[in-house]
Formats: sequence, C-alpha cells, structure tokens
Amino acid sequence: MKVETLVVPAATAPARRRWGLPLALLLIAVLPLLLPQFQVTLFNYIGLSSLVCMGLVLLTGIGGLTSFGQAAFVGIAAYLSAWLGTAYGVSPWLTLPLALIVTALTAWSGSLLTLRLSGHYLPLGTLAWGISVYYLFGNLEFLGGHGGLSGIPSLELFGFELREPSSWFWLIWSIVLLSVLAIRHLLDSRPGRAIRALKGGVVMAESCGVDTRHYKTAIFILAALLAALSGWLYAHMQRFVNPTPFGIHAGIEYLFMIVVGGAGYVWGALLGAALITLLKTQLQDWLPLLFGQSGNFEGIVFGVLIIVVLLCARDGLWPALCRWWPWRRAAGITVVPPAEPLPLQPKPARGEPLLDVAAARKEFGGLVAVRDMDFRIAAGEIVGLLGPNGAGKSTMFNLISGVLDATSGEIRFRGERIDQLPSREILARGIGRTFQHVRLIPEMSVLENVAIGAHSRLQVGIGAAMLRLDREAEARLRHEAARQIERVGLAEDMHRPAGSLSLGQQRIVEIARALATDPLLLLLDEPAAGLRHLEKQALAEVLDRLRGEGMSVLIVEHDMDFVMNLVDRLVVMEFGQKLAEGLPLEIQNNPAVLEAYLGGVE
Ligand SMILES: Nc1ncnc2c1ncn2[C@@H]1O[C@H](COP(=O)(O)OP(=O)(O)OP(=O)(O)O)[C@@H](O)[C@H]1O
Repeated sequence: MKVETLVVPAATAPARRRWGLPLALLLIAVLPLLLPQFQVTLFNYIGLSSLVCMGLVLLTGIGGLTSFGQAAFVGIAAYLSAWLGTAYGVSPWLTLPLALIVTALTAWSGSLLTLRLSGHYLPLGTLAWGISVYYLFGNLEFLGGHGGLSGIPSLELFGFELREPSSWFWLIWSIVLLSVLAIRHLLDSRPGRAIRALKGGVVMAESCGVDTRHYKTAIFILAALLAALSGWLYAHMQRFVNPTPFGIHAGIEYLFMIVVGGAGYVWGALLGAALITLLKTQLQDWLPLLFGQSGNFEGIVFGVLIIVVLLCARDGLWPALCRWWPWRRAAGITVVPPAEPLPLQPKPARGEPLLDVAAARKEFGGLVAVRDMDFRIAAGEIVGLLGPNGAGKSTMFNLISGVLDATSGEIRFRGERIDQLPSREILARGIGRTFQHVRLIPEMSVLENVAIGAHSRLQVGIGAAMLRLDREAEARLRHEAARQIERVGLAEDMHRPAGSLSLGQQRIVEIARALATDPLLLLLDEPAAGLRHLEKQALAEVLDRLRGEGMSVLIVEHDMDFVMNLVDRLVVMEFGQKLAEGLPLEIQNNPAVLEAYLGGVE
C-alpha cells in the first residue's frame, strides 16, 4: 500500500497545549512571592501528595491495579533518608539515590508477590503491606518507635540551605512539573499504550504482543519511585518523621484524592491532591467549631463527598471540568505524517501450508469443549468455522492463539509446533486475532487502539518514552496504525474515542488492530455481528481484498449469507468435534449439517 500523509479532522486542537508549560513555569515562579507563607506551605504539601497521586493514577487509574500501600513507599524513603542523615550524617543528596534504589527493589520484590494476586485480592494484599510497614516503623527502636526521628538535616541547593517555604515550593513544584511531563510523555508512547491496554485485560493485551507482567511490574515500581521522591522531600522539609503519615489511613487518603480528582488523568492527581488537602485544612478548622467539640470530623465529610463524586462524576472532577473548558471545544486538524514503514514478516507463497490442527483437544474438567479436531489452512485461503452455540469454536480460536493450552493434540504454524506457546509468541509468528466480545480501550482513540496492535514490531523503552527520545519510532507506529485504519475504511473516525463508535465499527477497529500486528493468518470471531447490511458488504470487500493480498483468514460467523459468499472452505463443528468439511455449496447441502446446525430446516 502507498504510504502517504493522512489528514483527518480531529475533535481537539493540537495548539491548545502551547501555553500550558509557560503558564505552569510562570505560576511556579511567582506564586510563592504572592501568597502568604502558610499558604505556600500548604501548596508544598499538595505538591508532595501530587507526586504520590501521580504514581497512583498510573498504577490504579490507568493500569487498573488498585493499591492501598503507596504511603508505605513514601515512608520507606522518608525513614531511610532520615535515619542515614541523623545517625550517620549522610548527605540528603546521597540518601536520595539510595532511597530510590531501596524503594525500587522493595517494590520489585513486592510486585513478585502481589501481582500474582488478582481481583479483590490485590488491593487486600497492598492493604496488608501498608499495615505491616506502618507497624514496622513504629516498632523499630533505631527508627525512634512511634516517637519518630527528629533533627533531620534540611537540603542544601547550590550552597543555600532550603529554609523558607518558598524555596521548598520552587523545588517541589519543579519536580512535580517534571514528573507530569515525564508521565504524559510516557502515556503518549508505545509503552504508555501498553500500560493503558492493561485495563482491557491480560488476554487482549497479550494477544497484541504486550508483555503484561513486565508492564505491571514497571508501573508498580514507577509509582513507588514517585512515592519515594515525595517521602524524601517530606523528611527533609519537615525535618521530623514518625509513622503516622505513612500508615494505611494515608494510603486510603491518596486513593481518595485520585478518585475525586480523576483516577485516569495525570492532572486529576494534582486536582484531587489540591482539593482534598485544602478541604481537609478548612474542615479541620471549622467542623470542631460547628460540632462544639474536637475530633476527626473531616472523615465523615470525606465519606459523603466520595459517594457524591461516585454518583455524579464517576471518572472524577478533572474530566468533568474538561467537558466545559473552552479549549476542548476548539476544532482542528490532526495530521498523521508519513514515516518509515515498520518491518514486515516474509510472506508465504499462495497455497503454502500455514496452519495444521491435528487431534486438538481441550477439556474443562469433565467437559470436552474441543474433541480431537483436525483441519488445515493454506496461505491465501478464507476458511469459515461454523457450528451451533457451544460447539467449541471460540475454544478452538483460543487454542490456536495461545489463550488456552491444548489438553492433547498438536497445532502447527508453518511447520512449527505452537500449541504450548504463550499468545505473545504465537502473535510474533504471524497469527492475529479479534474477539467475540469486542475488547478495545473505549477512552483511547481509534488510532491509539490500533497502534497497540503494532506494539511488538518496534522496541521503545519506558525511559526513552519519558524523555521523549522515541518520536521517530512513535511516528512509525502511528503511521502504521493510520495505514491499517485506512485499509479497513475508518479513516474518518481515526481520532474519535473508540468507545464512541457503533459496535459494528468497533469490530472493524479490532480487525485494524489485528492487521497492525502484521499477521499471516487472521482469526476473526464473529466480525459481522452487529453490522448493518452495507457495513457487512464493506467488511466482505475488505476481507476479499486481504485474501487478494495473500492473507489467510479463519472466521467464525453466524451470518450464513455473509459466510457462504465469502469463504473458500468451511469446517463445521458440533459438540466440540468436526461434523463436516468442504466447499460452501457442499456444506449447504450436507444433511448432517442441516440437521445439527439448522435443526433440519432446509
Ligand atoms: N473457560 C471455560 N471453562 C469451562 N467451560 C468452558 C470454558 N470456555 C468454554 N467452555 C465451554 O465449552 C463449550 C464450548 O464453548 P465455546 O465458547 O467454545 O463455544 P462456541 O462454539 O464458541 O459458542 P458460541 O457460538 O455461543 O460462542 C461450552 O459448553 C462452554 O460452556
């Protein structure tokens, strides 16, 4: 296909961000000069919480891994730096790398245990971690027990000791700004898309070539490092540490901040940290006056507030704010510029044997979902896999794509056994797939969703993405995604959130994503379900064109007209086993198939 510049109308204007950075720098420079000291101090605490919350946004809001234990990482760095500074006189600038290394190692070893947990068990695991670290701080003699450590040295920067809240403000908020930039850069990159894909589930992400374990561990460590940075700053700004700010209460409060601000948004972390810190300070002053006695009444208000936010703005206040912010409404043009094409797999000659399924069997306990299935697919062929509901078609797909391991039998691709390989390895050999139930990330654009498919075709590290050293690779990935979107006829919708498309269009986006993996064989699970008549025709044309280009397709579909007019051959399953195989006309007239699949209706 010709590589050309794709110009597509977009809902947002790229120019909107130009004033953001200078404005942020200006605010950081002048705010401490304009505000009274106690407010500057308040902003410093907001900055410290923002760092922790940004990590939590990455981990929980974007990566989908809920953690109650972030305060413990803040505490580890704060205590380590405090202890080394007070007991051995080690410079804070030396304790900083030490604190980061120790926290990263702790997070890494913690991730080995906690990331094995799924569902509700992961948050419970982090809760247990947060509680135990809190009691550890309180019970270790050399850390001062519950009394804590005092006399921690302050920071010196360019020969000046940071004493004034304003000097801390400049340091803290410069670090916050750099972290915001780094995380936003990360999210707008190959590894960032992989992190965002984690929310779509392990099966989808791995089927696109994403090493989910690697990225889960990476965000666990990154979130811990941001918490550690906050802890180190806290210890030297406060010059005193005790276990209270690092307990489970604080862990819950950080989660609370991102839920209120917007758990899926970097700016939501800052908004949530600011709102909760400011509200807490005000409530601590006013509520005891109102109730006529002292106590932690703000907890009650926070409880009510979170219920209201969950009811009225489930995604948090940041996206709600963005909806009526004027620059969001600006229209613009987004260009996907031409870039060097991504490397392609060597293509097999038409008719060359591609997939060979021999006596494949899958048992779920006593149920045999696939019973000794045999069939073959050659390069350039479209084969339909038919069968009544529950016949075992999706299970067969899952065996070929490595989502499930076969109980027995062999599946070979281009002569190589693949039945015990993980899905990522199978994808790398040239088998791409779509899902019966669409698995896209609804809030990501069509372009970004499709670019996830190209993940394994180029390497870009997390560090390079944060430092924006990946622009050339990113342009190539985006251009490839745009090319595949054009190929399936959705160029007009490239920059729309995938979730705003009709179900039929979302199925087509899944096909574009599978094409972006550079497959030799496409497994399509009910691609025409939910499509209107004209959309089905367009899909049939796309698949026919792909066959013309030498692509092989295995398709599960219940729409008989669609299948019969498209496929070269059909394999029919019933109760997990092969009932018939042949040309569409032969299958249409096969009495056993009519009996089983159509209930004997002619
Ligand atoms: N993970 C699983 N655990 C236990 N049983 C399963 C599992 N997956 C599928 N099955 C069972 O295996 C059988 C085949 O299911 P499968 O989804 O493969 O059928 P299908 O032909 O794709 O059906 P449909 O057309 O309704 O999607 C069904 O009886 C189903 O309940």
